Amino acid sequence: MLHDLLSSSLLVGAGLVLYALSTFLLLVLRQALSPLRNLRGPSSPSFFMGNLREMHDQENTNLVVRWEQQYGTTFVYRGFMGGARLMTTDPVAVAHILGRGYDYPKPDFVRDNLSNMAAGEHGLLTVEGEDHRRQRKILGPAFTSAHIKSLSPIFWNKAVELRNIWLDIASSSQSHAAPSDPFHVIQSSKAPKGDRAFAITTSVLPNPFSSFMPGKTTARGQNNHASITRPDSTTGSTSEGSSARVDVLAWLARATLDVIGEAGFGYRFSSLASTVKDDEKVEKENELARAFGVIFSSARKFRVMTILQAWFPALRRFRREGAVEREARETMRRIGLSLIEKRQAEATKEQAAALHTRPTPFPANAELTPGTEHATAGRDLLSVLIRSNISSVPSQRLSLEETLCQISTFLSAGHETSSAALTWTLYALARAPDVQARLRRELRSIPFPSSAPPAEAIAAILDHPYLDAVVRESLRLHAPVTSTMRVAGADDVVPVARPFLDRRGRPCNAIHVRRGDIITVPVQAMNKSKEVWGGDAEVFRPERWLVRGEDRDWSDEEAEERERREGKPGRGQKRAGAPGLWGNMLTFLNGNPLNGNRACIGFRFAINEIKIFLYVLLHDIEFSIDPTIQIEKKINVVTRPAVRSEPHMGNQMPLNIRRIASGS
Ligand code: HEM
Repeated sequence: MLHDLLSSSLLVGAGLVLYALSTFLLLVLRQALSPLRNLRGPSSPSFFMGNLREMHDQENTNLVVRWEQQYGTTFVYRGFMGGARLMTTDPVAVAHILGRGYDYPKPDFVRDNLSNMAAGEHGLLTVEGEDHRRQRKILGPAFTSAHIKSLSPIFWNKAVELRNIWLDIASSSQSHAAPSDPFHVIQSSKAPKGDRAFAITTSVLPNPFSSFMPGKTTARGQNNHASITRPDSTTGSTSEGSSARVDVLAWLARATLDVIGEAGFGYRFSSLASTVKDDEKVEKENELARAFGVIFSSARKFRVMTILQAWFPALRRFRREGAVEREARETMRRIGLSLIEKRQAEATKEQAAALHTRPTPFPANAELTPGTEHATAGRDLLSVLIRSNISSVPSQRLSLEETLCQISTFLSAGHETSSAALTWTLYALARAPDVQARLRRELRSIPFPSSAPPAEAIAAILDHPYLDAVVRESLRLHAPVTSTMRVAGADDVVPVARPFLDRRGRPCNAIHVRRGDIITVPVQAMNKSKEVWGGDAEVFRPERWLVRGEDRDWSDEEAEERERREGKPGRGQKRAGAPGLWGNMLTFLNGNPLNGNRACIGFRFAINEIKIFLYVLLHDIEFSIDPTIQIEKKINVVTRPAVRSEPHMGNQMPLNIRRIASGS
């Protein structure tokens, strides 16, 4: 008996060693055969981690620009176990790769990571090929320009709610004691003691007051004693001009979560409300936020096992899931299923009743009614996708699992990206007071509606040229997604605009890739390319977007040749770059409907949300930043801010807010 047990354990052990060895050898062999081995690139500081640690801090060290200066626009860096990964800032090469989305899918380990991070295996972010094409078609109607406009009341209401909280904080003489964090994980009886639950949730939805908790020290070494910092130490109850320091990232994380919950699938997280009131209903509704927080944050934790699982897919079967995570997944599934069920019933009833009862597109002269549900009821993305699914031919429909995954996909793709984008925009405006003043002045020419903004006001906000320029410039300089990865699905020859040198100094006019080669597209580095955007590419200058075709210092022949190869330079650009989905930049990526449109499907949602929030917040609030505070960018899927001198505080963006009079 013991003998049998020993021999079967030995057999399993030997099998595992064999599996690890063969996978490793195959990896080494594949890398030895890849044409990428011929390219130049930085040396690898670590066999196991390659250049990945430096990559993590690339936003603060200008790493890609430095590499580009040293090795040209096309080079390799090292990933796990020395694997050569292609990095190119060549616009033609990038357009080739992104324009062939199904030939260059996301690498398996990226999809695995995203699906673990709550997006699920069958969501739009993670599926490939025909499944992706089918899903994108069904989801299309939910993301049309007209439909996204019809969600404006949700953006408006949330922006006003946040503005009121901030005005209250700025003008109140009261100390703002830190409220209890509504996203703490309730220690379930099933959860093992010491489970990582607590650390988890605050990274997804930090307590907006956490920077000001007792005992925590600010950048200037003050202890805040559970009150917000008052840089000008003004007291006086509602006096205009008093100011306070708030962690705008934490607040915006709550506001954008509320937005995506309501606009995405008709779910009220009420995470902003929960900071000011503490009733049972709010607590109950935060159940989904907490569950999402658990899954999202635990997947983002850096663990050696996660790296091994990336390379040895068989190890993914041994993924350990604690009781808290299991419970969180069950909660997400239960709530998701009930949301779908409700919408399916509504859609079926609607269909049976009559076609004219369907929600119409955003009516041009409609009043947006804040505080009421019927302005947006039935318009959430999930409702529209369910209607679209029902009216599709059965073979093209999304399954229940696929529909369920879209809910978590909206959450993971649309929440932190938007809050980071808004945070970076307020930061950019705080650092550029002249731009902020001009924007406020111009926006104030659109009368601030006292209650429901009419459609004309929303249109005036969304079409405002200077607001548009500010949003474009902020999204160019502070792309919430710094880079993305692809894998060559087959051997290919990638054309380039600029020849580069290989390791032996020979000029190359194309990049040869082998099936399985990994490619990094450095979104942020390309958005800041001096060649494309001019010598001041690093400067926040919204005015560049107000000038069309800045292509001045090129000879006509040169400009023509460029245009032929790379396309026309767009608004704000000196030269043509890799054409992006929006604003000639790669912030929302790019795609080709014929061969994999992997560009951000939610870009209109994000842009409208950002513009409406900026209009509302800037109207009465002035944002500034203590000039001694140094903000760094930390990449963890989404690029978020941290204060250099306060690494222990995690992600935060401390800005000073001040009520500003109408005439100022
Ligand atoms: C400023 C905010 C946002 C930014 C910067 C952003 C950026 C991106 C980027 C770069 C991708 C491509 C990822 C890749 O393939 O590697 C993407 C995809 C996606 N985004 Fe966004 N996003 C934002 C907001 C949103 C919002 C609000 C939603 C949903 C409401 C959303 C939903 C999605 C989805 C579903 C995909 C997958 C598309 C596909 O593969 O077909 N995003 N986003």
